[in-house]
Amino acid sequence: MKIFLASQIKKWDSFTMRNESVSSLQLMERAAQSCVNWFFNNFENKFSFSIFCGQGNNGGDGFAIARLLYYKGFDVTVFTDENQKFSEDTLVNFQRCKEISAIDILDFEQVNDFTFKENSVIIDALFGIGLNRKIEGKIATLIKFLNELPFPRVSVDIPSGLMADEMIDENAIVFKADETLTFQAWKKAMLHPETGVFCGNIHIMDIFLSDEFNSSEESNEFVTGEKLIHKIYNIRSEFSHKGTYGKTNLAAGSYGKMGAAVLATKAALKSGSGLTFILAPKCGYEILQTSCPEAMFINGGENHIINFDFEEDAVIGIGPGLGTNFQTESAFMEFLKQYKKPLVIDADALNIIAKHTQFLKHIPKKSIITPHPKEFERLFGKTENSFERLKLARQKAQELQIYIVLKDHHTQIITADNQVYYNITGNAGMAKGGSGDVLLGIVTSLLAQNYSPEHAAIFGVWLHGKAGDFAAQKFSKEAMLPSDLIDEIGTVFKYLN
Ligand SMILES: NC(=O)C1=CN([C@@H]2O[C@H](COP(=O)(O)OP(=O)(O)OC[C@H]3O[C@@H](n4cnc5c(N)ncnc54)[C@H](OP(=O)(O)O)[C@@H]3O)[C@@H](O)[C@H]2O)[C@@H](O)CC1
Ligand SMILES: [K+]
Repeated sequence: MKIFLASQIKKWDSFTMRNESVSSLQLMERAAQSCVNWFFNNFENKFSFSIFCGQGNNGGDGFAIARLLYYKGFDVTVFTDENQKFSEDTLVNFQRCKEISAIDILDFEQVNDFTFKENSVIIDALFGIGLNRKIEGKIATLIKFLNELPFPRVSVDIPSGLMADEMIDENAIVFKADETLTFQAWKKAMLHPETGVFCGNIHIMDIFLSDEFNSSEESNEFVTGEKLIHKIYNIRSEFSHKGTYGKTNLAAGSYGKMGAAVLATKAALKSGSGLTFILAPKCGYEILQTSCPEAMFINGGENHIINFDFEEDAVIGIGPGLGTNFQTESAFMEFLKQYKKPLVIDADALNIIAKHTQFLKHIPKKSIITPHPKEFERLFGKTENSFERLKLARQKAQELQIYIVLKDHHTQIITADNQVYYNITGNAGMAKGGSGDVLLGIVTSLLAQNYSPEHAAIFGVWLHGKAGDFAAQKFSKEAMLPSDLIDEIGTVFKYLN
C-alpha cells in the first residue's frame, strides 16, 4: 500500500471526481457512510454520540455522520461553532443536520455544562488532513477537555492536531483517539511513535477513490500489506530437496548468552532454511546440539567467538549474544574486511561496528542490518525524532548501498534505492529480550533461501510480527515469549498457504 502525502490525497480526491463523475459532496457522503457502517458494527444502539465538527471538510464528514447515525436510530448531539467559515460541502451538511430537529446542535463552549450520558462516544471531526498550523485558543481548550472524558474517543480521518506527514511540536495539543477511522490509506504520522500514539487502533475506510490514480501516482513509502507478502512468498515446490533451500550459517552466542544463539538458530530452522549451521563458542556446544538437533555446530572459540570460519557457500547472519570481547571484536573486523557477499548483521556485531565507524564502509553491499533505535544512534549519530531518524537512515542506506531494518513499533525497512516499507504486524508483547535474535534468524534463513535482500527483509519483518500476533493471541502480550513466537512461525506459513 502506497503512503501518500496530504497534498497527494487531495489530488486523488480531485482525480476521482473528474474521472469517475462523482461530486465532492457525494465523496463526503461516502466517507461518512463508511464511518457510520463501522459505528453500527461496533456500538450497540444504547450509545449516544457527541460529534465535534470543525469548519473544513473533516467537520463536513462529522455533520454527515451525525445525520446518518441519527437515521440508524442513535442518539446524536453535535458541537460546533456556527460562526466558523464552513467550507462549501460542510455548510451543506451542517444545514442538512440543522433540518433534523432531533439532533441538538450546541456551541463548543456549551460542552462544559453538558451532561454526557453514561454510554457516550466522542467523535472528533474538528480537523482532518487540512490542518496547517498548531491548534490554539478555544479549540485547544476543547480538545484538552475532551481528552479527559471517560468515554471512548474516535477520530475521523486523523486525530485533530496531527499533521498527516510531519512531526508535531512537543507541546502541540492533539485529540487522543482510541480508534481512528481513516480514509483510503495510511498517513505517515500514524506510523511514527511520537504521533502514532494519538491514533489508537487504525481502521482504513475504503471510499473507493480511483485505482488508476493509486497505481500511477509515485510514492517511495509503503505499508507492507498482505497482497505484497503473497507476491513475495515462494510456495515450496514438491520437486525440491534440502539443497534447494540454501545454507544458513549464524554466528552467535558467548558464555552466558547462549540463549540468543539458540533463539536465532531455531528461528532460522523454522523459517525453512535447507541446512543450518551455528558458529558459536565451545561452551555452547551441548546447549545447541540438545536444543537445536537439526543444526550443525561450528566451534568458534572457548567462551566467545575468536574466529569467524563459516561453512562454504552459506548465507551468514551475525550478532546475537556475541558479546564485545576484544578478541571477538578484532576477529569480526578482520572477517568484515575480507568478506564481500551480502550478510545480515545485528546486535553486538552492530555495536562492534559502532565503536569503529570506519568499518561501516566494509559492510558488504546489499547486506541487511537490523538496528533498534539505540543501536542506530550508536552507528550513525543522534537525531531529534523518529522522522529525522528515518531521513538519516534513508541517506545511509543509499550511501552504503545496504538495507536497514529500523526496529520500532512499526519497523521500517529502508532499501538501498531509497524506498521505505513500514511494517504493521507485531505487538507490544514482542518488546522483550530475544525478539531481535529471532528476527535475525528469520531474515538470514530467507536470504539463504534465495529471497532477494529486499524481500528477505520485508517478508522477514512481516513474518516475525505476524508470528508475534499469533503468540499474543494464545498467551497474551505479557506472557508470550520469543520462543512462543518461534513456535507460531508455522502458523503463519499455514496462514499464507
Ligand atoms: N479523500 C479523502 O480523504 C476525503 C476527505 N474528506 C475529508 O476532508 C478532510 C480534509 O478537508 P480540508 O482540506 O477541508 O481540511 P480540514 O482539516 O477539515 O480543515 C482545514 C480547515 O481548518 C483551517 N485550519 C487549518 N489548521 C488550523 C488550525 N490549526 N486552527 C484553526 N483552523 C485551522 C483551514 O483554514 P485556514 O484557516 O487555513 O484558511 C481549513 O479551513 C479530510 O481529512 C477528510 O476528513 C472527505 O470528506 C471526502 C474524501
Ligand atoms: K479529526
